[in-house]
Parts: sequence; C-alpha cells; structure tokens
Amino acid sequence: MVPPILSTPEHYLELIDSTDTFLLDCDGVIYHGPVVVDGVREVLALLRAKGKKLIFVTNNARKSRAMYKKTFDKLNIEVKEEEIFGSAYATAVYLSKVLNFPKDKRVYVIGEQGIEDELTAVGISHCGGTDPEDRVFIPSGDFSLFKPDPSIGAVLCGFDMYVNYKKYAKAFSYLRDNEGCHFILTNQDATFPTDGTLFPGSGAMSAPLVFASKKKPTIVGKPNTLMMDAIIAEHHFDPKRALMIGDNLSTDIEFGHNSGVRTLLVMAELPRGNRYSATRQATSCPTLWLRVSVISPCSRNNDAR
Ligand SMILES: O=C(O)[C@H](O)[C@H](O)COP(=O)(O)O
Ligand SMILES: [Mg+2]
Repeated sequence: MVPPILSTPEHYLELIDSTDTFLLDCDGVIYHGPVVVDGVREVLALLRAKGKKLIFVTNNARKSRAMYKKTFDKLNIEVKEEEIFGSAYATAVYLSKVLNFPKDKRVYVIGEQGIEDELTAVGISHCGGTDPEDRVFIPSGDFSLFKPDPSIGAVLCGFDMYVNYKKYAKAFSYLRDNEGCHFILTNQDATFPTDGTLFPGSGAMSAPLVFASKKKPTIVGKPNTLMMDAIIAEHHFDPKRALMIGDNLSTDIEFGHNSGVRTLLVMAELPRGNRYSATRQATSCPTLWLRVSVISPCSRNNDAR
C-alpha cells in the first residue's frame, strides 16, 4: 500500500509499479515558464523505460497541441504530439464531438492562437481571437461598433493577454441577444505560475463576462470531468491504475478526485525559503523537491473537506 507521504525509494517504486498511466500537469510541474523543473527529464525517461503511458494535461489554452510539441522540443523534453492534451484541444473536441456544433454557426473567441488553431483543426468556424480588429481600444462611449451577429452560436473564453473592452462587449452582446448561444470557458484557473511568481490566469480573464452576463459557463478544463472523458476516449486507460500529478489543489488534484484517479501533489520551495501551499501554485523555483502526498479517491472519502 503506497503511504500518504512518500519518503523512501521503495515508496516511490511502489507508486510507479502500481500505476500504468501518468497524467502530468505542465505549468508548475514540468516547467515554470521557460524553466524546466530539475529532474523532470530523468523521471520521464525512467517512466518511459518502464513502459508507462504518459499524458501531458494542461489547462493552458494559449497553445495548440502542435504548438506545445514545438515548446517541448525546444525545452529538450521528449513528448509526442498525441500525448499532449491541452484545454484548447479538449474544448475543440467538446464543441465538435459533444455539442456537434453546427457548421453554419461560428464561435466568438476571447483567446489566442492555440484556441483558433484547434477549432480550425476540427472544422469549426470562429472569429475574434487574434483578429487585429478586436485587439484595439475603442473611442470611449462609441457603441455604434456593436452590431448583432446571428451567426454566433457560442462564446468561448480562454487565456487572452490582449483582452479588452471591445472583446468583452462583443461577447456580452452575443450572450445577451443570440438565443441558445453557448457560453464555454477552456478553464477557470485563478492564477498562472511564471517568472518566479503568480499572475492573473484564464479565470481572471473570463470573470468580467461571467459577472456581467450572469450566465453559468460550461468549463471544459481541469477539474471538470469533460476533459477526463475526452482523454479516456482518446487514450483508453484504466482510471484506477492512473495517477494525476499536479501542483494545484483546485484544478489538478480536484480533477483526479472528480474522475476516480489517484493524485500526487507536488510542492515547491519559494525563493524566499518558505513553502507554498499548492492551492497558490508552486512558483518559479526551478528545483522542486517532491514532498509528495498520494491521495487516493477512497482515502478522500475519509478526508475532512
Ligand atoms: O491561467 C491559466 O490558463 C492556467 O493557470 C495555466 O495555464 C495552468 O496550466 P497547467 O498548470 O494546467 O499546465
Ligand atoms: Mg499547473
């Protein structure tokens, strides 16, 4: 039986032997911004040598799977494109395979290239996103720009460093006027770990739209099981012999618990020496030491919430 805190090599080997599929979070586990966590390459090589299935599960919707593949190559981390499962890809799969999004409708995107590329890849028409027309400030008080567009069948919001009032007002008007317009978030992370600290995440970018529209969005990414359903449909693994490794209690660890998958929480030493709680995400410190707690779904039932 794997103990809750792993402290000996035998504990780690027992954990590895009891797991066929490793679901690995990216930001805060594999890397912190441009810095690869110490020891990651060696651990991934060990798991591959033992014939383990590796799936890289990120809520970060800025990149498509192809873009992530280029990132991993640049960081000299061996990953196949089909092993990458980002929230942009999962959302495109959800729109095409679950919603059967109509071909004569378009998705209005608040987000970046990753979302646009994944929607295009599944044949879904979209607008907004990186369109320079929307990456502008409008003359204060000029609302003449906002015309109805019945072709919009969904508003999709993800990480967008160019978010602005024009984008929010367009998205809001489609949610307000278009009957049955879907409201979807790739994910709702509060913060994003990079550059030695935390910055506003996707959830902080979609919050104004959620607040103004008073609509409850469908959220595809972790901790929601929509993402796990899509991963299992593609990779066919046994959740009971899988392990979700993450740095964020409210996304990664909750994701494992919601899906009946054991979880492994990694934490990080802060540059200033005191330890992060994982809910605030690990930070830039490149050397993560694994003070690991393995929480299995069954033990979760006994956990005090
Ligand atoms: O704000 C976001 O989108 C997320 O914080 C961020 O990208 C998390 O990525 P993950 O830890 O799931 O790889
Ligand atoms: Mg993370």
